Amino acid sequence: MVDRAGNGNAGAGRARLTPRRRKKAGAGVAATLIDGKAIAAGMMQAARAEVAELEAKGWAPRLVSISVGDVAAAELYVRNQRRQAEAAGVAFEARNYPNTISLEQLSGVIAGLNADPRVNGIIIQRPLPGHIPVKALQRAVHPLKDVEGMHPASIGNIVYNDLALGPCTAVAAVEILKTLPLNIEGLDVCVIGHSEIVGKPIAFLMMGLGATVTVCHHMTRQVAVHSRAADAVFVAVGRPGLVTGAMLKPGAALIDIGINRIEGPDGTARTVGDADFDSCAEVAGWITPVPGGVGPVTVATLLRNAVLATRMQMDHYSRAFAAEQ
Ligand SMILES: Nc1nc(=O)c2c([nH]1)NC[C@@H]1CN(c3ccc(C(=O)N[C@@H](CCC(=O)O)C(=O)O)cc3)C=[N+]21
Repeated sequence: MVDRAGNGNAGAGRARLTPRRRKKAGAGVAATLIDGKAIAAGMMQAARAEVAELEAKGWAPRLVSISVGDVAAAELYVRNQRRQAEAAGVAFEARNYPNTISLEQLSGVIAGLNADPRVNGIIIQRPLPGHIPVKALQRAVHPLKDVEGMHPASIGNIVYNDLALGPCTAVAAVEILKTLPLNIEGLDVCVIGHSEIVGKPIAFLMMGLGATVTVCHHMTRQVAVHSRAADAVFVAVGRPGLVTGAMLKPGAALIDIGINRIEGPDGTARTVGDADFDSCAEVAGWITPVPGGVGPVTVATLLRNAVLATRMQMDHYSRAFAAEQ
């Protein structure tokens, strides 16, 4: 891994393009495939050690996921969360409420989880039904249990460069870039997509590491003017094939955060990113595949947040308890 300034060595997870992968990625491939699964495995190994330490102190981490209605988009994520939680030794409970649940009822459920010292992390899966606006719930989860990093306090802490529980996908994307042999201080970075939970937090996180950041969005007139000037490009829009090789500086790093389900020519559904992989792999220096890139690191970051939240709660209670002695 690299130090805070982003100097230095290649971390785990930089898989050289094997001949098979090179063949799959197409002729003339220049890019090194970033192995999100290997990076996630390294993070999970550290998380497992921390869980054992916390359990020995009577603080076994417990994560509760809440979804409402029948949410295909979240199902895959919840399945991978459960798998990684079990691998890390984090207790995982997935609750699914019917679409008929009201905002008040759901807020009551979350208040109960906030108050329960056995629950250390709470995730509210997106999307939620129309009658439950996400904004209404952003403050519902206690900041000490906000493993998604959605609470305004968690988002605000990023501006202060005081990162405790950061938004998982944004933190995961930046963690991946930090494994590359790039000096992040002064690096020209282009973020395509300015969502509150991904694009904007990435921009602040990269500024905190000393990068020069440009953020492009649907009103940007010529995205390629900015993306071709960048040493590293993050894309999180939700549009398959949005970024092509012609939009990249040769040798740049491309971190593809898109998760799009599309139907292949033979009618089978598959997950692709926002990059046109083949044309980008011919120009980029490094590229994250979808699946196998940001996704697994997002889940590992969520579990790392669950362990960190448990430690923060343990410290909070012991400070409060010690104060009463
Ligand atoms: N509050 C909230 N936060 C989220 O971050 C959030 C959410 N709700 N709702 C659903 C979406 C989707 N999402 C994924 C993250 C990782 C994988 C993942 O693990 N993907 C693997 C497997 C993909 C596959 O098997 O097709 C990969 O990319 O390699 C998938 C989907 C997070 N989401």
